[in-house]
Formats: sequence, structure tokens, C-alpha cells
Amino acid sequence: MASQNHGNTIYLTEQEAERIRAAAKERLRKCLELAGHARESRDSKAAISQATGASLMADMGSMTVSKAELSTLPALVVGQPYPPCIAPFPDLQPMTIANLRLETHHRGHQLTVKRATPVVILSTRSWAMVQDESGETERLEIVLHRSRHGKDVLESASTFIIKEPYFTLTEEGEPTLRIDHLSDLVVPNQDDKTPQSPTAEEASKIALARKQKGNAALQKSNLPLAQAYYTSALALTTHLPSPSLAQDLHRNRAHVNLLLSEFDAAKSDALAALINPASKGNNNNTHDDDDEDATRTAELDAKAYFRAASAAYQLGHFREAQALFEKQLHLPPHDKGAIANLARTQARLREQGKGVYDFARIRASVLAAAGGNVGRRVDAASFAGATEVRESGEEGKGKGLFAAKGIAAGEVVLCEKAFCVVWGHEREAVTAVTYDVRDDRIRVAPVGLGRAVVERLMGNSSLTGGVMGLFGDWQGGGGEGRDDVFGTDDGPVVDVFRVHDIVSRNAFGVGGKDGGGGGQSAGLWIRAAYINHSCIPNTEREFIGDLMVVRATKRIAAGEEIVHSYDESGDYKTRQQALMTTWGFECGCALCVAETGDDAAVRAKRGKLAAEADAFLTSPSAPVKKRLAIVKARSLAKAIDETYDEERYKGLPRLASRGIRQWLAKATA
Ligand SMILES: C[S@@+](CC[C@H](N)C(=O)[O-])C[C@H]1O[C@@H](n2cnc3c(N)ncnc32)[C@H](O)[C@@H]1O
Repeated sequence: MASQNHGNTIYLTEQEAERIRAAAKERLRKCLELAGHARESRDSKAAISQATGASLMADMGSMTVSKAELSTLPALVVGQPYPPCIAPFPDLQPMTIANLRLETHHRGHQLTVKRATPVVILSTRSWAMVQDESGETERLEIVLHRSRHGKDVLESASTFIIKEPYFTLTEEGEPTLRIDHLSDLVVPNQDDKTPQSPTAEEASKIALARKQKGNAALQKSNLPLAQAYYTSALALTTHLPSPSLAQDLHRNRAHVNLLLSEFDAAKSDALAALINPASKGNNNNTHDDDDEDATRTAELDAKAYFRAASAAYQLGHFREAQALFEKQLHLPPHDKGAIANLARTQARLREQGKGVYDFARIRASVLAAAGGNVGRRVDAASFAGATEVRESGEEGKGKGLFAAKGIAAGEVVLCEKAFCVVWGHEREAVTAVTYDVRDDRIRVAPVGLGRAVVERLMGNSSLTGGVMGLFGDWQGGGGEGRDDVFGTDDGPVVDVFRVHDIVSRNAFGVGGKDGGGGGQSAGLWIRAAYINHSCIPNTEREFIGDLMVVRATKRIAAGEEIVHSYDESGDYKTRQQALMTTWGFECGCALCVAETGDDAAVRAKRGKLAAEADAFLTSPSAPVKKRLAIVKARSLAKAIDETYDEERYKGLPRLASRGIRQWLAKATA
């Protein structure tokens, strides 16, 4: 993650790190040893009582642990990716628990299980004992991506179908069915009383009853249940005598989908609900006021247009949202809200097309939300400016962002609304210590951000391609074309390992000052993620809520690469270490080349002076005794600069004195 300086400092003792490494390696060794071995049957009674006890302990634990204990970072082993299942149910053979083999992905199979115990909910995993039809019992664990619509998935239902089950060992070495990809765990429709070939009358009766149950669930704000009832009612569509009930169901489900932030589905439902789609919004019933049916039809369609437009807006499809709000506006009751929404959409189109932003409004909305989250996720569009993504042409650097025309110093290069952001104070802001078996490194990772990205994609598969196009170490292992399958008939497919690796290499930390979210806040900005690093950047970034504003710090010529600094440490070694640990590359810019020429004594001297400068900048007395402070700052800046060889550093920035020079510029302005 591109964090603020020091954001990735890990305070783990050597012993703790070693313990994590050793446990992970031991588990891997056991997995390899047991691969393909037949599963040993469990004693159901003992397994169920063990899980029930563990669940009670976990519940009590979450009630009694102190704040300090809660802040202990959970450890997570990463770097053993495998692709999600992309086969639809009809292509998967049913299997039983008894047939499971250890350390095996049961490709081509599906396993139906019922939950037999309460769920043990832990911060990065949850588990329960499950049974198949024969009553055989096994452990089922979901790692990290365990919630949907804010609820623990295991807890949200009692029956599950596991696609291509993975049977392995827990971190502690116990056999378990393991779910990494949320899309591999399907919650089947819980209502199985639909007759095979119902008559139109039967179908209407069942669908109507389910619609009413959906409405009741919606009234109680149980959105997932409402969605499930509408969906099960819509399964009868082909048997219904007229389209009107299905249209009602689509309209209602569009509303629920909007509330669940599932905007793809909300839009398609709303459009499917249109009674008179050919009218293009012109079925204005002004000629025949007595025709109540026509008025009612127009009103229902206005509602559907509003829902479709709102979904398009949330997806950032502002042109489409504009057209749909216009259609709503042409229909009775000619809602005033539609006028405001249209104006809002047009403002987004100006931002998106021309980069015309009312920054004062956006800043005010962030300030007004002080402490809250909504305003921090600002209502703004993204502006790509005169930038283009292309191969950088430099080995190992991958793609980069380039200026399509000359950009003046101070000009906005791009403005981007976060694809996803998690603020430090939010429940979702889970940070974990990860041990990556691929490079044997321990890191602190914003796993909560990865989780939020997966949740967003699970609800909006049209957005998956944009995220999956980003650079990450694991590119998927599904084979030719299979890694670009982001959904099947059974729902969206999200490869969580790809998301993890993408977030690790592309996320930015949003500091307390800029983002107002505290040290752990992090987000993903898709276009800005193409900007490569340089220690001599030509841009700087600022955050207004979750809007990233990238400005040129010097003139950028057409065709020149746009670069910013991922890590601004003045010390060469610290910077190189951060770049290698977090982003996996060694920087070869002119400044780094010059710095490699410094001997150890010069570096040590510069480091000592830089530490003095840091202490000066953080000391509260600096601004008070201003005259003395200026003298001290000048002398420190001069001493630091003298550690740089004039010849070798000609035209290059002197990072170690930058902070104190900035302070001086302000103090003497
Ligand atoms: C945020 S992405 C930048 C876009 C990326 N180059 C791509 O192809 O999508 C960060 C990754 O780009 C590469 N990268 C960025 N700056 C680099 C540099 N100066 N030298 C080498 N690789 C760099 C590293 O692999 C890093 O993990």
C-alpha cells in the first residue's frame, strides 16, 4: 500500500515474526505431506459440542476483551492463491463429505451442507460445523471475506452449496473445508416449495405470497431477506399469466438492490420493471385525465426510471443517468426531486468532461461531515484530464500514466473519486499482519480494504474488469480466458487473491491531515494506480475526502510520464526498503543513482542531521521563539545540504532538507 511515511512500520518482535513464519511453514509441510489422503471421519457429537463451546467463547470474548487486546493485529498467511470456481451448477457433480480428500481442490464437484452449530466469528475468519445429507460432520471455515451485506455469510443461512470444495488444514493443523472466494459459497434459495410446472393460477398465488413476504421483510429493513423473496417470486415469471406482477417484483427488488449498493442489478431490475418502455418518457397522460390506469402506469414507470437513473449515477455512468432522470421528469408526477437530480448529474458531467469542480463545495461537505463517513465519500465525478495509460517501455515497470498534452505547473492532472475507501475509524478498517509465503516477508496489510473491494465487486460485476486490469503479482491461474470470467448464471465471481495482490500494490494510505480518517485509512483509485513512482516526482496528490486531486508540480511535456512519490523518506536506505517491501521494485531514478555514491559516513551524518530536523519540526517551541528558530532551521538546512556532493547532486532534490526548507519558506513568508 502506498502509505504515508512510516505507515508500514511493523512493531513485531523477532520472536513473534519467527513464530508466525514457523507456524505457516509447518502447516504447509503438513498439507504437502497429506495431499490426496482420504479424510478421517469425525465424531459428530464431539465436533458439534466443540464448535458450540468455541462459539460461546468467541461471543463472550468479543464482549469482554479490552480495547488494547482488540487492537492486537491478527496474523494471516497469504500467497497461496488458487482460482475461484467459474463453472455453473449444472456442470458440477454432487459429492459427499465422506469423499473429501485432504489438501485437494475438488474441481468439477459441488457439496451441499447444512450448518449444525452456531458460528464462531473471529476477526479474519469464521467457522462452524456442517453436515451433509448422510449426517457426516465436517468443519467449514471462511477466511477473511466472510461477510455479505454487512452480515456473516455463515450466520445468514443454514444451507450452503460449496462449489469445487477445498479441503485442507486450518492454520492450527485441523482438517477443514475452506472458503477463500466468497463466490464459491452459494446460499441456495431457502424456499424450495415451488412446484415443477405450476398452472398460471398457482404460480400467481405463490409469487404474490412471496412478494408480500418480501415487502414485509423490507418494512423490517431486512434487505437480504426481501431480496431473496423477490428473487424466488421472480423465478416463477415464465408461468405468470401477465407481466404486471413480475414488473412489480422487479421494481421492488430494484429498490432493495439500491439500498444494498448492488447497482448493476438495481439498474437492470428497474429497466425490466418498465411497463411502457417504448414511450421514451412521453406517455404523459395530459389528454385523458380520466384514464387512471394510464396515469398509474406512468407513475410506476417514473419510479422505475428514478431507480435506474440512481443506479447509473452510483456506477458513475452519468450520461446514462442524465437520460434516465430526463425520462422520469417527463412522466407524472413530474417530481421536483428529478430536477435536482438532473442538475446534480449535469454537474458531475462537467467535472468528468472538463474538470470543472466546485472544490469549495466539496471541501465544505467534508468539513460538515466531521466525524461522519458519508460526506467523506464526496459526491463528485472523476476527471481523467489529458492523461493516457500505456506501457512505460522500461523493463519491469509495466504500465504508466502519460501526459497526452502539455500540462502547466500547478494544473490539475487528474481528479479521481475512490473506487473504494475505508476510513481508519470504520469497523471495516481491519489491518492484519500478513506473512507471504512467496517472498517470506511479513507486512501490515489493509485487509479490510481488500474485503470492502471484494464486497463492492460481488454486488457490481460490471466494475470487476477495471479493478482486475490493475497490476498485481497474482494474475489468476484459471487458464486461457478463464481469469476474465467475472460471473456465472449463479452470480458474480471474484478472485479474492487477485484483489489482495492488487490492493497491496495499488492502494494509497489517506493520512489524518488529508483524509481526516486517521493512520489506517486506505483507498483504491483505479486511474491514479497507473502512476509509477519517482523520487523526483512531477506531481503531488491531495485528498478531499475520498477525492484524490493530482496536480503538476512542474511543467509536464506532452508524452512525458506522470510520476509521483510513493515514499518520501529522505534516507536512501529507508526509501529503498519501503519501495521493495511494499511495491516490490528497486528505484533506479537519477536521485537514487546519485545517492548510491554516498559513503556510509556521509549517510550517517545526514541521517543524524535529518533526525535533528525532524525533532525541530515536531517540537512545539519552534513557532513560538520564531527568530531563534529561524536561525536554527537555517543552520540545520545548510548543514544537511552540505552533505550532498555539489557535482553529483546537480539539479537533483535534497530530500533530507526538504521538510525544514518548507518550514523556513513558511516562517519567512
Ligand atoms: C501503483 S502500480 C503502478 C502501475 C503499474 N506500473 C502497472 O503496470 O499497472 C505500482 C507498481 O508499479 C511498478 N513500479 C512503479 N514505479 C516503478 C519504478 N519507478 N520502477 C520500477 N517499477 C515501478 C511496481 O511493480 C509497483 O508495484
